[in-house]
Amino acid sequence: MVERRKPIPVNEAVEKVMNYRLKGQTEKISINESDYRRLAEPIIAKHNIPSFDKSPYDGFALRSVDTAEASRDNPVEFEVIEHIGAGQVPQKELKNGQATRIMTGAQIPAGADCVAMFEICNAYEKNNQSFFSIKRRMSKDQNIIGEGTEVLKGEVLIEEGTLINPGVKALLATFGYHEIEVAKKPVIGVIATGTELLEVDEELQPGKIRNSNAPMIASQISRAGGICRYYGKLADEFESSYLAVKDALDEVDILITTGGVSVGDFDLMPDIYEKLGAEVLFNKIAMRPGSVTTAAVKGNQLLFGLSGNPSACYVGFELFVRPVIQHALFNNKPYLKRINAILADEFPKPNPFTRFVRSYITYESASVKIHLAGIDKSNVVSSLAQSTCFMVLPGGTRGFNPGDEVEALLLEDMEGQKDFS
Ligand SMILES: Nc1nc2c(c(=O)[nH]1)N[C@H]1C(S)=C(S)[C@@H](COP(=O)(O)OP(=O)(O)OC[C@H]3O[C@@H](n4cnc5c(N)ncnc54)[C@H](O)[C@@H]3O)O[C@H]1N2
Ligand code: MOO
Ligand SMILES: [Mg+2]
Repeated sequence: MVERRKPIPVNEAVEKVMNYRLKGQTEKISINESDYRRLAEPIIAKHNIPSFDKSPYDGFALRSVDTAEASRDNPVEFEVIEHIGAGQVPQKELKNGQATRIMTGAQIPAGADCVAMFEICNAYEKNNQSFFSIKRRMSKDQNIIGEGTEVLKGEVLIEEGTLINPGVKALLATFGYHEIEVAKKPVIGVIATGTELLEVDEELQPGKIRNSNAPMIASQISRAGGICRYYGKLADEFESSYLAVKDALDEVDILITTGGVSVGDFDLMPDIYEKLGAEVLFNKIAMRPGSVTTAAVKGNQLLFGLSGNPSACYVGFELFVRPVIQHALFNNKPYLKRINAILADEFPKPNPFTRFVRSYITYESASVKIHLAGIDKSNVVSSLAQSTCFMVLPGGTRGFNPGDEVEALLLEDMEGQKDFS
């Protein structure tokens, strides 16, 4: 009699793996290699921004009080006593009727409390000395970027776990973080099992298929922020498979196998877990596809037995492996983003179990539409290429119709517009 497995709800399965999640490690890297890495330390302002009062314009720094009598009919004259560009430090303090010719980004001289743009000043020379006149009153602090008005020293600007994007990198550079502590990428081993498997560069043979899961998982690992170490494909033969899994465990943080987790005569993973002495956390989940997804723990290592069926394998990775990797990368929001969307297609199948339908999103005026990516079967590979999200249909629901509101879990969103307008 074949083993009867008891399915557990998806959220329970997620909770079980997250209880054994990997503790994140850190490493120091150069800012130049930090794109798409996650911070393992917060960014704290090491000084004020700006760190000195500066001019936002090319113009003249002056004392606003000296413009008190200025009007259209009464231009007020200033003597220009210094000329500074950005990076130069003013040496002279302004006295009554004096001004400094100043460029954008340069430090405001002592005595000045405002900057008049060139456009409102009439500059001229008299006896080889520069002057200008102004017909408007200026106010204190007008056109001055005050020290610390953007950021104050000691402020926590970015939390640890944040993905380093171009803006974060600019902040790191601003504060002189040329080396930064980032989350170390966990190493995830991948083994494909199945006597039927050929590698990508092999000719198709009768009864065989190419191993598409391993390259797919490698790519999912890298999208999730981990490092993939591929150990090749194994024929469904117990002893050699057991040894390959055992050896791989010496070198990785997490081990993923695909295939061989169900109840077939050549599904060897359950016996391999037993011989390894690994504790199986679950081997049946109330979901489609990926119901056979298995997780086990040996010491502090997680082993994921993903389904051999490509769509089931893909879904199993995103729901259970991805959050473990994201947690190890210090992301305090490690789960897929969940949004609501309007179903654009018909989905007539009933859903005895929670279903994760491979789908994609479009944005039409202010509404989010969700479309089926292709054939909704566990064994298909062809719909995965179009998938940018999973439509989540709760267990116990009937079919769904266009216009119904459904939930979606986003996998990626990198598609732009065809036209700029
Ligand atoms: N009697 C039962 N049979 C099955 C059950 C069940 O509950 N009772 N569950 C079905 C479900 S659901 C799934 S999903 C599959 C899971 O099978 P396994 O995870 O054990 O995987 P395999 O049997 O090794 O292979 C399944 C399928 O996938 C193809 N495959 C395997 N590896 C790869 C790869 N690397 N790249 C591409 N395709 C791969 C393999 O050739 C098979 O066609 O079990 C059902 N059966
Ligand atoms: O695990 Mo299977 O993928 O439910 O279809
Ligand atoms: Mg099988």
